[in-house]
Amino acid sequence: MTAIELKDIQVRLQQKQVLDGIDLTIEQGDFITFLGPSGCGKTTLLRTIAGLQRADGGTIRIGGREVANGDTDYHMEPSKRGLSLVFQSYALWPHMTVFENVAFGLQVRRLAKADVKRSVQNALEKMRIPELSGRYPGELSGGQQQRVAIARAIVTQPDILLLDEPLSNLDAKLRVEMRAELKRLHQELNTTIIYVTHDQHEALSLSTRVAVFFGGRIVQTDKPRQLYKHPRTLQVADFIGSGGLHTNRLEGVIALESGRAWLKTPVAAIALEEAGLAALREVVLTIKPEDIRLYDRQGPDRVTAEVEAVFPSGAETLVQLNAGGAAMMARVIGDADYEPGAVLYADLRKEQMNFYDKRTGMRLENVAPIIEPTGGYAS
Ligand SMILES: Nc1ncnc2c1ncn2[C@@H]1O[C@H](COP(=O)(O)OP(=O)(O)OP(=O)(O)O)[C@@H](O)[C@H]1O
Repeated sequence: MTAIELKDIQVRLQQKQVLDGIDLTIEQGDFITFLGPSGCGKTTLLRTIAGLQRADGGTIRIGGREVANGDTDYHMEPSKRGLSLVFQSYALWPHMTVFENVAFGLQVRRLAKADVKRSVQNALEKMRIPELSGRYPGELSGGQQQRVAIARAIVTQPDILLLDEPLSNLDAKLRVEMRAELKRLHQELNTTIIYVTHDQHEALSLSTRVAVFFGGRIVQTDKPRQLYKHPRTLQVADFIGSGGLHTNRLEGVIALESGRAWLKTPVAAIALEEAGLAALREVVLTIKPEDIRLYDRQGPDRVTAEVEAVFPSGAETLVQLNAGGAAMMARVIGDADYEPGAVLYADLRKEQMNFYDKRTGMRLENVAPIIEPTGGYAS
């Protein structure tokens, strides 16, 4: 069932087009993340869905009901939309206890005292903080305050929970802990969650789907695995590849030889099977570090690479390589005690490669690369 439907959403703020034609369908029970660099419009879209920001164009439907129409200037007030919002700053009332803060969301409902108590208790238990009920926000850690803020949002049992960078004020350990809590909460409540972040790890590890934003538009909406493996544009590939998730990028030119289109990169020449490729000149190939296998011996489909540096990091080791003058990073599970200067043979898994038109940045579909060692591989 569809929870939220956005059609051609336009938002202008101080003459600046902040959202430009957002189309998105969110299914009931989805955990969808808005991911993108700072200033790309994620928070503005969240606020527009919540009703804190008016849309200048387009329509929003929640549970099939129209809640905003920028073309007719219809705007349902936030409290009637059936959703709860949690901000980056916890926005707790300092003079109220945890119990009172969480109960606050229920006040407009005029519930009996015993029902309020039961609901608050339930929300605190869901966030695993029933013992904090009588404390004031000033007596809590950042992580505990964020749990209270989320308890306050879920106490009304909203159909949709909106979370705007809820973990960004927490330290690294707490973030990982709260990530697990949010995942559990989503599974338990089966609520539709919209989550805003610029953290790739958070987006990939929490979401059922991720929408990637650039400059007020959504450029790709996909399951995390698909997004990670096959970014639609070079811009998305670069963004997903930053922040610790490295992507190797090799640039090459297309040459027609022996009746085939060859992509000539510093590392290798790769024959590409796709009609129309000959019309392209410059192509960018990307491959993830974990899709490069390292061997001590030469073999079919392997390129020669020299070890430049080795970065052990616990469960895995990153090996920086120089192959034909191009820098590449390979990820090895466990230890890899290579010495700088050692010569290795790298198997670049061709089925995991992505190819992009350098001019437009768009991914080339249905490319079937054929790696032929005689086709120009360094030896
Ligand atoms: N009230 C406002 N008036 C004018 N411009 C605004 C206003 N609020 C936001 N903007 C601009 O709109 C653009 C999108 O802002 P928004 O906060 O939605 O981005 P974001 O992707 O959530 O970024 P961040 O990750 O930094 O929060 C930015 O260029 C911002 O400067």
